[in-house]
Amino acid sequence: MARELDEDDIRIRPGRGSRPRTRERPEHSEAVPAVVVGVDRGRYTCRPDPWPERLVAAVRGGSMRRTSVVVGDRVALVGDTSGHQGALARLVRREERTSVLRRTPDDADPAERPIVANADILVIVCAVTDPEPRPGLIDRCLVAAYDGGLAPVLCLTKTDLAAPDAIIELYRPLGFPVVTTRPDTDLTPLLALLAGRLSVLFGHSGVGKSSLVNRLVPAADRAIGEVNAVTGRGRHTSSAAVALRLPGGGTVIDTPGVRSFGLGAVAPSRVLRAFSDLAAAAEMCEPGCEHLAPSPDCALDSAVRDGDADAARLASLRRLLAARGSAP
Ligand SMILES: Nc1nc2c(ncn2[C@@H]2O[C@H](COP(=O)(O)OP(=O)(O)OP(=O)(O)O)[C@@H](O)[C@H]2O)c(=O)[nH]1
Ligand SMILES: [Zn+2]
Repeated sequence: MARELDEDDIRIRPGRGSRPRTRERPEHSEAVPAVVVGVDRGRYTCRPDPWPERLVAAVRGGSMRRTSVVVGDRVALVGDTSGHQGALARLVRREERTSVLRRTPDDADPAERPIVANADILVIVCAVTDPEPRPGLIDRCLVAAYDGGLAPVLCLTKTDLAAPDAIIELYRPLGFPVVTTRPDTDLTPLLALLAGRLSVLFGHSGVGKSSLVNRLVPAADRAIGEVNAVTGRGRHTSSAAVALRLPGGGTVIDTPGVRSFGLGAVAPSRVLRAFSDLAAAAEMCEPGCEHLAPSPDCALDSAVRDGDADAARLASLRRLLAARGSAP
């Protein structure tokens, strides 16, 4: 005779990957809200929200196995949240993200890897010389920032060695903040932009990022979490992301192992978002124009000819569109 199913049956035969609600609900109501400040091979270093000085190690609970969790994620912890040596909490929920900085391994690969969640600002650190600035890389960072919902800030370093004017001129039309630094500059304007916000620092080796970080963050208040970023497929990169607290409030996340942002998953229309100076001209193109090659039909070429758009900016847009062209 068929028996009626009740909640107990559901409890002993949960659906794949889901825990029975009846057991989960009390856990969740006692869960401690926290922010992930480090990730290392499936271990998450978390900073509980009301007690910012305590760090709690956690692993993902069963229901979270397929959920990506990265530095900056807001999560809920249950179990041993004491933060004592050897204590391990369970991560049972990830809150919705307000932004995601992501990259793909290369431009032809559409597999996205989130790097940092919930950051407000991407600080693109670029030297005016030694090494020579690469606008193509700046543009690539801008695409990743706009695509992920982060506001960009361009920080030009080593302005004691060369004038920053040409680069400032190139990016002024886009309207985001550009700050300049040299060894003796007052960092107040940059600190004001970062105060109370979660920022990600990106810069190529040698641009002076470590020097900048050391000036922004007094040594005593340095590492909150030092971690190895684990890629979505379980392969390791050697990158150690470090969350650093700013003395005036706010957090900066350093991304030393991130050399560039592969844009394989970014659609061409989303690439264009990082080129707001060309957007008006692009509107004049025929529908379906890919803006890829110089052509009488692409309004961007006529805009450059008429002096309404910058040739270097158009070249950069075309390089990025072509680079991710092989991706779907
Ligand atoms: N003249 C000048 N030199 C600087 C400035 N900032 C950094 N440097 C020098 O540039 C070199 C590289 O600086 P780092 O701070 O190590 O650069 P980085 O970007 O952290 O490089 P990696 O550690 O390789 O990732 C060092 O010799 C610094 O002293 C600057 O504003 N002006
Ligand atoms: Zn066009």
